[in-house]
Amino acid sequence: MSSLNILMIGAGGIGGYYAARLAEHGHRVVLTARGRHLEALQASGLQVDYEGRLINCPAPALDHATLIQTYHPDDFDLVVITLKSTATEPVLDELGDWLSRGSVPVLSLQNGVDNEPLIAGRLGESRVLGGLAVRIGGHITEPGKVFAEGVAQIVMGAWPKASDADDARLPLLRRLESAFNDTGIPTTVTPDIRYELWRKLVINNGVNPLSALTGLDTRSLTHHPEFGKVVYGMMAETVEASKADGVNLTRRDLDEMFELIRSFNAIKTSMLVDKEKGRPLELDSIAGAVLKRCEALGIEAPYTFLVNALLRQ
Ligand SMILES: NC(=O)C1=CN([C@@H]2O[C@H](COP(=O)(O)OP(=O)(O)OC[C@H]3O[C@@H](n4cnc5c(N)ncnc54)[C@H](OP(=O)(O)O)[C@@H]3O)[C@@H](O)[C@H]2O)C=CC1
Ligand SMILES: CC(C)(CO)C(=O)C(=O)O
Repeated sequence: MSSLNILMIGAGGIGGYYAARLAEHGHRVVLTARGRHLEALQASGLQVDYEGRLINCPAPALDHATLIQTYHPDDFDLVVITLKSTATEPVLDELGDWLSRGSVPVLSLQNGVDNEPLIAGRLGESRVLGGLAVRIGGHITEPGKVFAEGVAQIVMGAWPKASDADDARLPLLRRLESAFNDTGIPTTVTPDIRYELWRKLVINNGVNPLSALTGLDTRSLTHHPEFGKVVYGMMAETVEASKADGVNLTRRDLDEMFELIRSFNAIKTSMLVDKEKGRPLELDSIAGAVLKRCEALGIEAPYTFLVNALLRQ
Protein backbone atom coordinates (compact mmCIF):
# COMPACT_ATOMS: atom_id res chain seq x y z
CA MET A 1 0.00 0.00 0.00
CA SER A 2 1.33 3.49 -0.87
CA SER A 3 2.42 5.69 2.00
CA LEU A 4 0.24 8.52 3.24
CA ASN A 5 1.02 12.25 3.44
CA ILE A 6 -0.41 13.51 6.70
CA LEU A 7 -0.48 16.99 8.22
CA MET A 8 -0.83 16.92 12.01
CA ILE A 9 -2.13 20.28 13.26
CA GLY A 10 -1.16 20.84 16.93
CA ALA A 11 1.25 17.93 17.49
CA GLY A 12 1.16 17.70 21.29
CA GLY A 13 0.39 14.60 23.38
CA ILE A 14 -2.11 13.01 21.00
CA GLY A 15 -0.85 14.34 17.66
CA GLY A 16 2.76 13.66 18.58
CA TYR A 17 2.04 10.05 19.51
CA TYR A 18 0.06 9.16 16.38
CA ALA A 19 2.48 11.09 14.12
CA ALA A 20 5.47 9.18 15.49
CA ARG A 21 3.75 5.81 14.99
CA LEU A 22 2.84 6.68 11.41
CA ALA A 23 6.27 8.10 10.57
CA GLU A 24 8.13 5.05 11.89
CA HIS A 25 6.12 2.95 9.43
CA GLY A 26 7.15 5.05 6.45
CA HIS A 27 4.27 7.53 6.18
CA ARG A 28 5.23 11.15 5.53
CA VAL A 29 4.11 13.36 8.39
CA VAL A 30 4.36 17.14 8.78
CA LEU A 31 3.76 18.59 12.24
CA THR A 32 2.59 22.00 13.35
CA ALA A 33 3.30 23.43 16.78
CA ARG A 34 4.41 26.67 18.37
CA GLY A 35 6.63 28.16 21.05
CA ARG A 36 9.35 26.17 22.81
CA HIS A 37 7.81 22.83 21.73
CA LEU A 38 8.18 23.88 18.08
CA GLU A 39 11.75 25.06 18.63
CA ALA A 40 12.66 21.70 20.19
CA LEU A 41 10.92 19.76 17.38
CA GLN A 42 12.90 21.74 14.80
CA ALA A 43 16.21 21.40 16.67
CA SER A 44 16.10 17.73 17.71
CA GLY A 45 12.95 16.12 16.29
CA LEU A 46 10.05 14.60 18.21
CA GLN A 47 10.74 11.92 20.80
CA VAL A 48 7.87 9.76 22.03
CA ASP A 49 8.12 7.55 25.11
CA TYR A 50 5.46 4.89 24.57
CA GLU A 51 5.06 1.84 26.78
CA GLY A 52 8.79 1.61 27.58
CA ARG A 53 9.94 2.28 24.00
CA LEU A 54 11.49 5.48 22.65
CA ILE A 55 10.36 6.48 19.16
CA ASN A 56 12.43 9.18 17.45
CA CYS A 57 10.55 11.05 14.75
CA PRO A 58 12.52 13.56 12.65
CA ALA A 59 9.36 14.87 10.87
CA PRO A 60 9.39 18.50 9.67
CA ALA A 61 7.72 20.87 12.14
CA LEU A 62 6.35 24.32 11.25
CA ASP A 63 4.30 27.18 12.59
CA HIS A 64 1.09 27.99 10.75
CA ALA A 65 2.45 31.04 8.89
CA THR A 66 5.29 28.92 7.45
CA LEU A 67 2.89 26.07 6.65
CA ILE A 68 0.78 28.42 4.53
CA GLN A 69 3.86 29.68 2.65
CA THR A 70 5.37 26.22 2.11
CA TYR A 71 2.52 23.85 1.29
CA HIS A 72 -0.75 23.61 -0.63
CA PRO A 73 -3.44 21.78 1.40
CA ASP A 74 -3.75 19.13 -1.32
CA ASP A 75 -0.09 18.19 -0.83
CA PHE A 76 -1.62 16.04 1.93
CA ASP A 77 -3.96 13.03 1.82
CA LEU A 78 -5.32 13.99 5.24
CA VAL A 79 -5.20 16.88 7.69
CA VAL A 80 -5.56 15.76 11.31
CA ILE A 81 -6.51 18.26 14.02
CA THR A 82 -5.14 17.33 17.44
CA LEU A 83 -5.48 20.72 19.09
CA LYS A 84 -7.25 21.30 22.36
CA SER A 85 -10.90 22.20 21.60
CA THR A 86 -10.20 25.68 22.97
CA ALA A 87 -7.92 26.22 19.93
CA THR A 88 -10.24 24.91 17.19
CA GLU A 89 -11.85 28.24 16.36
CA PRO A 90 -8.68 30.39 16.55
CA VAL A 91 -6.79 27.90 14.38
CA LEU A 92 -9.63 27.76 11.85
CA ASP A 93 -9.29 31.55 11.69
CA GLU A 94 -5.56 31.11 10.99
CA LEU A 95 -5.85 28.24 8.50
CA GLY A 96 -9.43 28.39 7.16
CA ASP A 97 -8.63 30.40 4.00
CA TRP A 98 -5.61 28.20 3.27
CA LEU A 99 -7.62 24.99 3.77
CA SER A 100 -10.34 26.40 1.50
CA ARG A 101 -7.83 26.51 -1.37
CA GLY A 102 -7.86 22.71 -1.49
CA SER A 103 -10.17 19.76 -0.99
CA VAL A 104 -8.20 17.53 1.41
CA PRO A 105 -10.41 15.96 4.11
CA VAL A 106 -9.93 17.09 7.72
CA LEU A 107 -10.10 14.62 10.61
CA SER A 108 -10.67 15.92 14.14
CA LEU A 109 -9.13 13.70 16.82
CA GLN A 110 -10.31 15.90 19.67
CA ASN A 111 -12.53 15.35 22.67
CA GLY A 112 -15.98 16.95 22.64
CA VAL A 113 -18.91 16.97 20.23
CA ASP A 114 -18.65 20.53 18.90
CA ASN A 115 -15.38 20.48 16.91
CA GLU A 116 -16.69 18.78 13.77
CA PRO A 117 -19.60 21.25 13.37
CA LEU A 118 -17.09 24.14 13.61
CA ILE A 119 -14.87 22.60 10.92
CA ALA A 120 -17.89 21.81 8.75
CA GLY A 121 -19.12 25.40 9.14
CA ARG A 122 -15.84 26.58 7.65
CA LEU A 123 -15.08 23.90 5.03
CA GLY A 124 -18.39 22.10 4.36
CA GLU A 125 -19.54 18.75 5.74
CA SER A 126 -18.25 16.77 2.78
CA ARG A 127 -14.64 17.42 3.91
CA VAL A 128 -15.10 16.51 7.56
CA LEU A 129 -14.17 13.25 9.25
CA GLY A 130 -15.07 12.92 12.91
CA GLY A 131 -12.79 10.97 15.15
CA LEU A 132 -11.62 10.13 18.60
CA ALA A 133 -8.55 8.90 20.36
CA VAL A 134 -9.63 6.10 22.67
CA ARG A 135 -7.80 4.38 25.55
CA ILE A 136 -4.82 6.68 25.35
CA GLY A 137 -3.21 9.03 27.80
CA GLY A 138 -0.54 11.31 26.41
CA HIS A 139 1.10 14.64 27.11
CA ILE A 140 4.15 16.80 26.41
CA THR A 141 6.62 16.14 29.22
CA GLU A 142 9.10 18.79 28.05
CA PRO A 143 9.48 20.66 24.74
CA GLY A 144 9.89 18.13 21.93
CA LYS A 145 9.07 15.14 24.15
CA VAL A 146 5.79 13.23 24.51
CA PHE A 147 4.85 10.47 26.92
CA ALA A 148 1.97 8.19 25.83
CA GLU A 149 0.34 5.04 27.22
CA GLY A 150 -2.60 2.76 26.50
CA VAL A 151 -3.64 0.76 23.44
CA ALA A 152 -4.32 4.08 21.71
CA GLN A 153 -7.15 3.27 19.35
CA ILE A 154 -8.77 5.54 16.77
CA VAL A 155 -12.45 5.50 15.86
CA MET A 156 -13.44 7.64 12.89
CA GLY A 157 -16.18 8.17 10.36
CA ALA A 158 -17.70 10.56 7.86
CA TRP A 159 -19.25 13.44 9.80
CA PRO A 160 -22.12 13.45 10.60
CA LYS A 161 -22.73 10.45 8.31
CA ALA A 162 -21.81 9.40 4.79
CA SER A 163 -24.25 10.99 2.33
CA ASP A 164 -24.62 7.73 0.38
CA ALA A 165 -22.61 4.69 -0.72
CA ASP A 166 -20.72 6.90 -3.24
CA ASP A 167 -19.56 9.40 -0.59
CA ALA A 168 -15.95 10.25 -1.57
CA ARG A 169 -14.82 10.01 2.07
CA LEU A 170 -15.54 6.28 2.28
CA PRO A 171 -12.62 5.01 0.15
CA LEU A 172 -10.23 7.32 2.06
CA LEU A 173 -11.58 6.04 5.38
CA ARG A 174 -10.99 2.45 4.27
CA ARG A 175 -7.44 3.33 3.17
CA LEU A 176 -6.72 5.07 6.49
CA GLU A 177 -8.21 2.21 8.51
CA SER A 178 -6.00 -0.29 6.75
CA ALA A 179 -2.82 1.87 6.91
CA PHE A 180 -3.31 2.81 10.58
CA ASN A 181 -3.94 -0.80 11.62
CA ASP A 182 -0.81 -1.85 9.73
CA THR A 183 1.22 0.62 11.83
CA GLY A 184 -0.15 -0.83 15.08
CA ILE A 185 -2.79 1.85 15.70
CA PRO A 186 -6.01 -0.15 16.27
CA THR A 187 -8.50 1.72 14.09
CA THR A 188 -12.14 1.25 13.23
CA VAL A 189 -14.45 3.14 10.90
CA THR A 190 -17.95 3.70 12.19
CA PRO A 191 -21.07 4.65 10.23
CA ASP A 192 -22.25 6.79 13.19
CA ILE A 193 -19.36 8.90 14.49
CA ARG A 194 -21.67 11.28 16.43
CA TYR A 195 -22.78 8.36 18.59
CA GLU A 196 -19.14 7.44 19.30
CA LEU A 197 -18.21 11.07 20.05
CA TRP A 198 -21.04 11.26 22.57
CA ARG A 199 -19.98 7.98 24.19
CA LYS A 200 -16.47 9.43 24.61
CA LEU A 201 -17.96 12.62 26.05
CA VAL A 202 -19.60 10.45 28.71
CA ILE A 203 -16.11 9.41 29.83
CA ASN A 204 -14.60 12.87 29.53
CA ASN A 205 -17.36 14.63 31.45
CA GLY A 206 -17.19 11.87 34.04
CA VAL A 207 -13.47 12.13 34.79
CA ASN A 208 -11.77 15.16 33.23
CA PRO A 209 -13.28 18.04 35.26
CA LEU A 210 -13.29 16.07 38.52
CA SER A 211 -9.66 15.04 38.02
CA ALA A 212 -8.68 18.68 37.43
CA LEU A 213 -10.53 19.63 40.61
CA THR A 214 -9.14 16.88 42.85
CA GLY A 215 -5.74 16.17 41.24
CA LEU A 216 -6.66 12.45 41.10
CA ASP A 217 -6.07 10.08 38.16
CA THR A 218 -8.87 8.15 36.44
CA ARG A 219 -8.36 4.94 38.43
CA SER A 220 -8.28 6.68 41.82
CA LEU A 221 -11.44 8.59 40.92
CA THR A 222 -13.47 5.67 39.58
CA HIS A 223 -12.47 3.37 42.47
CA HIS A 224 -13.04 6.01 45.16
CA PRO A 225 -16.12 5.33 47.35
CA GLU A 226 -17.49 8.89 47.04
CA PHE A 227 -15.87 10.32 43.88
CA GLY A 228 -16.79 7.13 41.98
CA LYS A 229 -20.45 8.03 42.55
CA VAL A 230 -19.87 11.58 41.35
CA VAL A 231 -18.15 10.27 38.20
CA TYR A 232 -21.11 7.98 37.54
CA GLY A 233 -23.51 10.88 38.19
CA MET A 234 -21.71 13.17 35.73
CA MET A 235 -21.69 10.38 33.16
CA ALA A 236 -25.44 9.86 33.67
CA GLU A 237 -26.02 13.57 33.08
CA THR A 238 -24.06 13.33 29.82
CA VAL A 239 -26.25 10.42 28.70
CA GLU A 240 -29.32 12.61 29.31
CA ALA A 241 -27.73 15.56 27.48
CA SER A 242 -27.14 13.43 24.36
CA LYS A 243 -30.90 13.46 23.73
CA ALA A 244 -30.74 17.17 22.84
CA ASP A 245 -28.61 16.20 19.80
CA GLY A 246 -30.87 13.28 18.88
CA VAL A 247 -28.18 10.83 20.04
CA ASN A 248 -30.14 8.78 22.48
CA LEU A 249 -27.53 7.13 24.65
CA THR A 250 -28.85 4.55 27.09
CA ARG A 251 -28.11 3.10 30.52
CA ARG A 252 -26.09 0.45 28.71
CA ASP A 253 -23.80 3.10 27.17
CA LEU A 254 -23.43 4.63 30.64
CA ASP A 255 -22.41 1.36 32.28
CA GLU A 256 -20.08 0.40 29.41
CA MET A 257 -18.29 3.76 29.53
CA PHE A 258 -18.00 3.67 33.33
CA GLU A 259 -16.52 0.17 33.17
CA LEU A 260 -14.17 1.13 30.31
CA ILE A 261 -12.56 3.99 32.24
CA ARG A 262 -12.68 2.12 35.56
CA SER A 263 -10.68 -0.78 34.10
CA PHE A 264 -8.25 1.42 32.09
CA ASN A 265 -4.76 2.54 33.24
CA ALA A 266 -4.50 5.16 35.98
CA ILE A 267 -4.44 8.14 33.61
CA LYS A 268 -3.69 11.73 34.45
CA THR A 269 -6.43 13.31 32.32
CA SER A 270 -5.60 15.93 29.71
CA MET A 271 -7.58 18.47 31.75
CA LEU A 272 -5.52 17.76 34.88
CA VAL A 273 -2.32 18.19 32.83
CA ASP A 274 -3.64 21.54 31.54
CA LYS A 275 -4.59 22.64 35.07
CA GLU A 276 -1.11 21.82 36.36
CA LYS A 277 0.50 23.71 33.48
CA GLY A 278 -1.80 26.73 33.98
CA ARG A 279 -3.25 26.34 30.46
CA PRO A 280 -6.88 26.95 29.39
CA LEU A 281 -9.18 24.02 30.26
CA GLU A 282 -11.51 22.31 27.76
CA LEU A 283 -14.44 23.13 30.03
CA ASP A 284 -16.71 24.71 27.41
CA SER A 285 -16.44 21.66 25.17
CA ILE A 286 -16.87 19.07 27.97
CA ALA A 287 -18.93 20.19 31.02
CA GLY A 288 -20.19 23.28 29.14
CA ALA A 289 -21.44 21.14 26.24
CA VAL A 290 -23.42 18.94 28.66
CA LEU A 291 -24.86 21.90 30.58
CA LYS A 292 -25.92 23.67 27.37
CA ARG A 293 -27.86 20.59 26.19
CA CYS A 294 -29.44 19.97 29.61
CA GLU A 295 -30.59 23.59 29.71
CA ALA A 296 -32.16 23.23 26.25
CA LEU A 297 -33.95 20.07 27.45
CA GLY A 298 -35.11 21.83 30.65
CA ILE A 299 -33.38 19.29 32.92
CA GLU A 300 -30.96 19.73 35.81
CA ALA A 301 -27.38 18.42 35.78
CA PRO A 302 -26.36 19.15 39.38
CA TYR A 303 -23.06 17.22 39.48
CA THR A 304 -21.79 18.78 36.25
CA PHE A 305 -23.10 22.20 37.33
CA LEU A 306 -21.21 22.11 40.63
CA VAL A 307 -17.91 20.69 39.39
CA ASN A 308 -17.91 23.10 36.43
CA ALA A 309 -18.64 26.08 38.72
CA LEU A 310 -15.89 25.10 41.17
CA LEU A 311 -13.34 24.73 38.36
CA ARG A 312 -14.25 28.03 36.74
CA GLN A 313 -13.60 29.88 40.01
N1 LIG B 1 -3.97 13.98 26.25
C1 LIG B 1 -4.73 12.89 26.34
O1 LIG B 1 -4.42 11.96 27.07
C2 LIG B 1 -5.97 12.82 25.54
C3 LIG B 1 -6.42 13.94 24.85
N2 LIG B 1 -7.52 13.83 24.03
C4 LIG B 1 -7.99 15.01 23.31
O2 LIG B 1 -7.11 15.22 22.21
C5 LIG B 1 -7.02 16.63 21.91
C6 LIG B 1 -5.57 17.05 21.95
O3 LIG B 1 -5.12 16.93 23.30
P1 LIG B 1 -3.57 16.96 23.71
O4 LIG B 1 -2.77 16.20 22.72
O5 LIG B 1 -3.52 16.58 25.13
O6 LIG B 1 -3.23 18.54 23.54
P2 LIG B 1 -1.81 19.24 23.65
O7 LIG B 1 -2.05 20.53 24.33
O8 LIG B 1 -0.79 18.30 24.21
O9 LIG B 1 -1.41 19.50 22.13
C7 LIG B 1 -1.96 20.51 21.35
C8 LIG B 1 -0.81 21.28 20.75
O10 LIG B 1 -1.34 22.24 19.81
C9 LIG B 1 -0.58 23.43 19.98
N3 LIG B 1 -1.24 24.60 19.43
C10 LIG B 1 -2.31 25.28 19.91
N4 LIG B 1 -2.60 26.33 19.13
C11 LIG B 1 -1.66 26.34 18.15
C12 LIG B 1 -1.41 27.20 17.05
N5 LIG B 1 -2.16 28.26 16.79
N6 LIG B 1 -0.36 26.93 16.25
C13 LIG B 1 0.42 25.85 16.48
N7 LIG B 1 0.24 25.00 17.52
C14 LIG B 1 -0.80 25.25 18.33
C15 LIG B 1 -0.41 23.53 21.49
O11 LIG B 1 0.55 24.50 21.82
P3 LIG B 1 0.38 25.37 23.20
O12 LIG B 1 0.74 24.41 24.31
O13 LIG B 1 1.32 26.49 23.00
O14 LIG B 1 -1.07 25.79 23.28
C16 LIG B 1 -0.02 22.10 21.81
O15 LIG B 1 1.34 21.86 21.65
C17 LIG B 1 -7.89 17.32 22.96
O16 LIG B 1 -9.17 17.57 22.46
C18 LIG B 1 -7.94 16.31 24.11
O17 LIG B 1 -9.09 16.43 24.93
C19 LIG B 1 -8.16 12.64 23.84
C20 LIG B 1 -7.74 11.50 24.49
C21 LIG B 1 -6.67 11.51 25.45
C1 LIG C 1 -9.76 10.37 30.12
C2 LIG C 1 -8.97 10.14 28.87
C3 LIG C 1 -7.54 9.78 29.18
C4 LIG C 1 -9.55 8.94 28.17
O1 LIG C 1 -8.86 8.60 26.99
C5 LIG C 1 -9.05 11.37 28.01
O2 LIG C 1 -9.69 11.38 26.99
C6 LIG C 1 -8.38 12.64 28.43
O3 LIG C 1 -7.52 12.65 29.31
O4 LIG C 1 -8.74 13.68 27.84
